[in-house]
Amino acid sequence: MVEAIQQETHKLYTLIYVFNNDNTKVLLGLKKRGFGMGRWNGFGGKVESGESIYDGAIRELKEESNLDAKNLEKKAIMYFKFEDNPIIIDVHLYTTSNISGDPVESEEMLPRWYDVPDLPYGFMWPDNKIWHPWLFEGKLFTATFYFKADQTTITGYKHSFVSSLKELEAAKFDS
Ligand SMILES: COc1nc(N)nc2c1ncn2[C@H]1C[C@H](O)[C@@H](COP(=O)(O)OP(=O)(O)OP(=O)(O)O)O1
Repeated sequence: MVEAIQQETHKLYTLIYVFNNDNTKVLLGLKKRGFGMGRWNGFGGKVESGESIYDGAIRELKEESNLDAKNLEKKAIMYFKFEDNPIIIDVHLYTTSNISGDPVESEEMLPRWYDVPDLPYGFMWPDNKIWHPWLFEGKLFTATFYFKADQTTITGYKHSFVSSLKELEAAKFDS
């Protein structure tokens, strides 16, 4: 019952960070329309009904960049809450270096490789700057970010590091 109520207020999303083989570069996409337009981010979107989160991540990467990916590694579950919206955005974050093909611009995203020390933080969601160091240090984590309605101001956040995927999955439905 509690889970049913929580499910109604959570919307599932994926996010993939594609790295080159020595992890010195990351592929970002400039969002061309809709939610997050004008911001650089990893690739991802809503998980469709009947689809696993993992498969949704692979599908979104293909749709947005034309890349085929394998061996995604789950790194985090992040929750985003906006003060004017009861729906919590759950983002399941994956990484991979196992891709085939070359990134191609889509209707939704303009892809570009960035050197990891040189990311365009002025044109990203403000949370990225907070959790990137955790990701780049190889940590597994959960985090909740609280946003004002302006979609730019973070009023607070909490996070915890976990030591296994099992612990990460157990963190589902944080609120
Ligand atoms: C609010 O803070 C966020 N920060 C970060 N770093 N990333 C976020 C945030 N909120 C959502 N995201 C990610 C999750 C997804 O990867 C995208 C949003 O996906 P989108 O709305 O484009 O979903 P689609 O299914 O692709 O949308 P269409 O229906 O337009 O195809 O951003």
